[in-house]
Amino acid sequence: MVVRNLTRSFGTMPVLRGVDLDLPAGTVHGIVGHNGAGKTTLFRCLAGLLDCRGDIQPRPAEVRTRIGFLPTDPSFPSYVTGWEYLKLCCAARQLPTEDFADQNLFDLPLDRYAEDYSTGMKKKLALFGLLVQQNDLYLLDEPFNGVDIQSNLLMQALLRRLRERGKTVLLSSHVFAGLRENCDAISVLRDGRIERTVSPDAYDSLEKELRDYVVGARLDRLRID
Ligand SMILES: Nc1ncnc2c1ncn2[C@@H]1O[C@H](COP(=O)(O)OP(=O)(O)OP(=O)(O)O)[C@@H](O)[C@H]1O
Repeated sequence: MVVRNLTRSFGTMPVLRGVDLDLPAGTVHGIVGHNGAGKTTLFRCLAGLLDCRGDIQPRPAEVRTRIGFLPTDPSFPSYVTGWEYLKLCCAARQLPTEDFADQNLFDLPLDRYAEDYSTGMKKKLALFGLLVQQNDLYLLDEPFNGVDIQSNLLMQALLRRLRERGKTVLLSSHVFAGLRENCDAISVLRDGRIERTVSPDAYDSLEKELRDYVVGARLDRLRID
């Protein structure tokens, strides 16, 4: 996917002011930015869930059935079990329902209502739903957040598998380690634009810069007696 000059405002507040991004097939691309920088807004625009200006190729409306968006905080309809949710995901794409027990890589209790799952279980079920749909582009908004250590490791292996299969992945995280382990490139979203995109050889300096920003004089503003 190639994104050029993407803009989006809420009311009079511009959030995305001209985002340019190249997301080649077979790559995992990370995005960092402070709370409120516009990461979720960007994901929703790329998924075709939010109107925006600019150029996205291919256009989300045309490849909607190949895009999977994992929200930060997935929610599910009432009285729908994990099994039923996965069947719904397949039905939405006119795909045959398979035996998900064989593919239940996160060992989810699929016979229970998804609404009653824990935070991490909900995230894993939502991701599972995207995977059974055989999407080409995965937009993962904070996929590691709230997920246990074993599942995090499994997700990392999964990202590698998706890359090998030629899929495109864009993921956000507030934990730098999760990005540096998995990403072919990391972009910094700041002031509504991609300020820069760095390759793995520059991850150390990017991490240091982000750490310096947080740990510097900022902490001294707070008085703890
Ligand atoms: N539906 C909406 N209506 C009005 N403002 C919105 C809406 N959605 C997002 N915003 C605003 O847009 C800005 C960007 O929000 P967004 O959720 O995209 O940030 P983010 O980078 O994902 O943040 P976080 O790291 O906290 O998840 C924020 O100022 C937010 O309040």
